[in-house]
Amino acid sequence: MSKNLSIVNKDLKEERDKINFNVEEFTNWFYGGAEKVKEKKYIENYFLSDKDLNLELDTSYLSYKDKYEEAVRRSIVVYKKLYKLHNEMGGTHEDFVKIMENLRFTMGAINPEGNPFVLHFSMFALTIMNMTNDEQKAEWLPRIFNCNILGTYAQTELGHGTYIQRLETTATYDPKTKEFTLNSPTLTSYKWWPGNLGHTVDHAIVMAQLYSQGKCHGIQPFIVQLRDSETHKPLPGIDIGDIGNKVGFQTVNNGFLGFKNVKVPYKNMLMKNSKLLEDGTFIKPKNAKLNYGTMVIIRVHMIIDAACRIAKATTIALRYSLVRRQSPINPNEIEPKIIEHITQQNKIFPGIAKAVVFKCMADYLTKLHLSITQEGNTGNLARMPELHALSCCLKAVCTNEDAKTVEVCRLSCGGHGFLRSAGLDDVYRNSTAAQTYEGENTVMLLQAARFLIKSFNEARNGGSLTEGVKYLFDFIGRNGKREIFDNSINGILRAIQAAAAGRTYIAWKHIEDDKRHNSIEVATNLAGVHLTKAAELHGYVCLLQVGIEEIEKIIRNVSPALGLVFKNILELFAVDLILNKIGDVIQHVDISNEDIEKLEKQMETLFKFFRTSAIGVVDGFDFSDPIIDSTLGSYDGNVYENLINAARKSPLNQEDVNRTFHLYIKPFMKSNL
Ligand SMILES: CCCCC/C=C\C/C=C\C/C=C\C=C\C(=O)SCCNC(=O)CCNC(=O)[C@H](O)C(C)(C)COP(=O)(O)OP(=O)(O)OC[C@H]1O[C@@H](n2cnc3c(N)ncnc32)[C@H](O)[C@@H]1OP(=O)(O)O
Ligand SMILES: Cc1cc2nc3c(=O)[nH]c(=O)nc-3n(C[C@H](O)[C@H](O)[C@H](O)COP(=O)(O)OP(=O)(O)OC[C@H]3O[C@@H](n4cnc5c(N)ncnc54)[C@H](O)[C@@H]3O)c2cc1C
Repeated sequence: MSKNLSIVNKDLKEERDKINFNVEEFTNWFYGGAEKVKEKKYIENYFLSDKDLNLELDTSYLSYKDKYEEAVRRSIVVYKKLYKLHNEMGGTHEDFVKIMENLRFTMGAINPEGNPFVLHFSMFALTIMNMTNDEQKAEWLPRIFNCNILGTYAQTELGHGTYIQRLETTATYDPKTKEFTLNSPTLTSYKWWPGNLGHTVDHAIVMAQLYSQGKCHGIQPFIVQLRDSETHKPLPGIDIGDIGNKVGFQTVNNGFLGFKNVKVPYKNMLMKNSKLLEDGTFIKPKNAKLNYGTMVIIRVHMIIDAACRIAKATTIALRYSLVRRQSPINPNEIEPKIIEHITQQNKIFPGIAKAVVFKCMADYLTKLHLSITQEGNTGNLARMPELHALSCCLKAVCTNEDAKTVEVCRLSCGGHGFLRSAGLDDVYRNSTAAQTYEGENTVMLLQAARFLIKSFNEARNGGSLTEGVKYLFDFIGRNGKREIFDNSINGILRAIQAAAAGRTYIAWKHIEDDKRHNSIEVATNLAGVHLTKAAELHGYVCLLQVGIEEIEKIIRNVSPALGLVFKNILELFAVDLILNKIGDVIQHVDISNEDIEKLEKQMETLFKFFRTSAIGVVDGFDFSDPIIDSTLGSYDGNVYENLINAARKSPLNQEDVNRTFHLYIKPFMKSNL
């Protein structure tokens, strides 16, 4: 994808002239190699250059219904091309994955308020791939990948989203007819929220309580046809629709769904994990939580999504800050680029560092997920709880940071950041949605804390711990003494580990004390605030630890100039982290006021060094102009021209006088009240 061909703003050009490392080398790292960057650019260009998409149309001005219809139309243009490209590339599964990975960015530019088909290729397809037996795969996968059927993942209900054990939808098996009957016995049992459900898809994975031989066997996944394949009319007994306007995701078509005696054939219960014999005998899976597998995969994917949203927001904020001039620092000088105000650097630079460290974490977690899944396929499920805890913890910490950072980027653009054309509102809406979907973040932190408390008990009893929580041994070994602070990267890591372990201890002690008067469950609830804080700190420990390990490897493999930039980024991440968590650190680490002042000074030094590299790093994220879609963040930095051009496109500016003048304003003005 070519950069914007207009003349680059001179302030921005001056910045780029000072970059002292190879930006392309950084881009190659971010996308996993030069070949991948080439593919990404090719795929972006292949889709975005298609005139049929009509990307000139600013869909933000359309009505709710028109937005949805345009999003469906555009998506179909893309999916038709996807299949054409897939065939041209050779038609393998790997080719499909390559295209889909790159569509992550492209789809955001095509449908900024969400993709009405996103669940089909993600949660629907993944569930069928991972939770079916061989016959079911043979039956459903070709139809899914040919898009002969379109599906979603329908789990959440009006009454229950978090506590899925209490979902109310029932699937009652009758061995005589070899059918399940699906029912929504109450209003609260209506499915509510599933993406693409309202009017787009005709099938869904439905999570329902299985009843057989008079007993409930817990929630199980069923594949259910919802709409007629010719007319798209809801099938008998299906009550379905769109849930209405939301904070964002306007074109995702989140829906509701109720069942009244809907018949589903025996073969439609997904049977890789739990099994139901034809006579109705239920066979338990090795671990009941295997049915939660799709959520785990998506939580892992969400780390890279968070990294990319931060990368996009910081690109916009930084480019704008390098061309916007405001408020002289010395009264008699010209107004500086706003980036010269150190508070502006403090708003943007740590965000850029987070995007890089989150990307390291996403790579690490993806590999871990693969290896634990492979173990699972051989029947070894021992590491499932560890993966569950880690994915919950990082999903929460990274999406919380993501939403915070994107909002800070918007604020860093002053008033113009509040314009839709600045491009930050959809990023923010997507970030904040991610704090809730795939598990509300407090609940995710509490799941991670459960693992921490178990590990803490294990450590106290001299048991063994998984690698990521071994720092709990150090805390116990110190026997109440505080960790002594030293101002190195590893010293900062040890300080955050001490804070996380200390907070885990406080939560553990809280539970132990309360257990004397309460049940363990009540005691755990009363310790909830400490537990979430412990889990959050644990998430930062993981990020810093993985950041250190991965960046050390990167530095060994890149040019010295880029190596220095990575070193700077890692230090920025670490120092920003410890300063933000200083309250927790002071509680558990022997750190003096002088140490803290030194850290604050170190931050200023890091900013000074990063000042010249920052533009190279955000350019290296390589968001082309159609993808960044921002008046403030375009490559050329011509923000004022972009702003006025965007304003002129407002529907209100297509005529000199709006009809409300003659209809209401003029009569009102003439009425003398
Ligand atoms: C391919 C790319 C795709 C990218 C997609 C991009 C964009 C997406 C766009 C739009 C959004 C789209 C979709 C959104 C979809 C959804 O939101 S789907 C609905 C998601 N819902 C949730 O996440 C619900 C959250 N709740 C839960 O997950 C569970 O209820 C919870 C884990 C909180 C508790 O489960 P429960 O059965 O009640 O367990 P207990 O509390 O009794 O016990 C906890 C023990 O269970 C272990 N455990 C739990 N889960 C797992 C697991 N997955 N694996 C392994 N183990 C698990 C846990 O460790 C505890 O063990 P101990 O008892 O401590 O030993
Ligand atoms: C944009 C978006 C897309 C979605 N897409 C889908 C989809 O495709 N398919 C699907 O099935 N679902 C989907 N969902 C639903 C989503 O997964 C749930 O909303 C989410 O899991 C939270 O559940 P809830 O709404 O029941 O929240 P609740 O659980 O009711 O949470 C409300 C409050 O209660 C607190 N709370 C709840 N339980 C506990 C606890 N144990 N301890 C402490 N505090 C607690 C929470 O922290 C929160 O503050 C989507 C949601 C959104 C917003």
